Amino acid sequence: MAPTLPAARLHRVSEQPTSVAVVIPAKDEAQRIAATIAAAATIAGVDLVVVVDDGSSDETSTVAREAGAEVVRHDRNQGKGKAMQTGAAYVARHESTPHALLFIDADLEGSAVETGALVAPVVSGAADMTIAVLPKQKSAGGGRGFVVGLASRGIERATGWTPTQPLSGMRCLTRPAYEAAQPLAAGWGVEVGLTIDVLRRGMTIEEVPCELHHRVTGTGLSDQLHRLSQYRDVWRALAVRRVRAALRRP
Ligand SMILES: O=c1ccn([C@@H]2O[C@H](COP(=O)(O)OP(=O)(O)O[C@H]3O[C@H](CO)[C@@H](O)[C@H](O)[C@H]3O)[C@@H](O)[C@H]2O)c(=O)[nH]1
Ligand SMILES: O=C(O)[C@H](O)COP(=O)(O)O
Repeated sequence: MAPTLPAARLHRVSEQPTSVAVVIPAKDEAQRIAATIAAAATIAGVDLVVVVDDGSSDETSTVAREAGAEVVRHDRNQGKGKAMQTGAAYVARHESTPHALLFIDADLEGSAVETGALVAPVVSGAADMTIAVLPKQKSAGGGRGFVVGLASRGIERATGWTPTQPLSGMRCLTRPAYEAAQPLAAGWGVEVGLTIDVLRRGMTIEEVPCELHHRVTGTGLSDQLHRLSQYRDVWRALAVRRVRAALRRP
């Protein structure tokens, strides 16, 4: 006799997405975006690849379209969080059946295919969101751990869970998990916001090692300014969530 599944479990399985939409936020990525799209398109279950050109001043849109992606363009730069939001809204407008959302960065090139490992736990219902854990990168980065530390401690304080790589942007999630984090935190706060919001809803996260390679942030002035923006956005995402938690307390 077939084992009897609890009703809640049956209901959940029937809601699981079977297809996957890849969403790639991209700012000035003309050099790398074509290889990233080509690799992402080969992941099992992927039937839509959306690139959100976040106000690039290079040929990102043209290159992405030629590589076979659907392209949405922000006329002016709005930051990574907004770009992800625009991409997910595009998917919602164009899907006839629910898709899992696979967010990946534009600079992964061929290694983007490895993000396929993020899909199975979400499609099977084992996790509501998966997060890629990256190996040590070929070239050394120039960070001192300030942003990563702020993000890690903030997530831990808010949820009790300590992420391995709190800023990792390669994530696969169900639409309900995505909705749990609405509106997405702005800019570089988006990953921290997603993690806290999904866990606070009682949903589950699984970390998945993926052999990904990307452009690392170095030690120059623009790299340090980039870290400063990351710090500001992560701080804001945490502050908003601290206030929300305080307001919910009786
Ligand atoms: O205004 C922007 C800036 C960047 N991007 C895109 O966002 C992605 C990540 O940007 P990147 O310059 O690679 O940032 P990193 O500092 O290398 O990113 C690390 O840290 C970020 C959080 O701070 C995460 O989003 C990334 O996944 C993680 O690799 C790339 O596809 C960019 O093209 C935008 O869409 N809009
Ligand atoms: O280089 C990095 O990993 C990010 O920009 C974060 O910088 P951090 O090392 O200062 O946390």
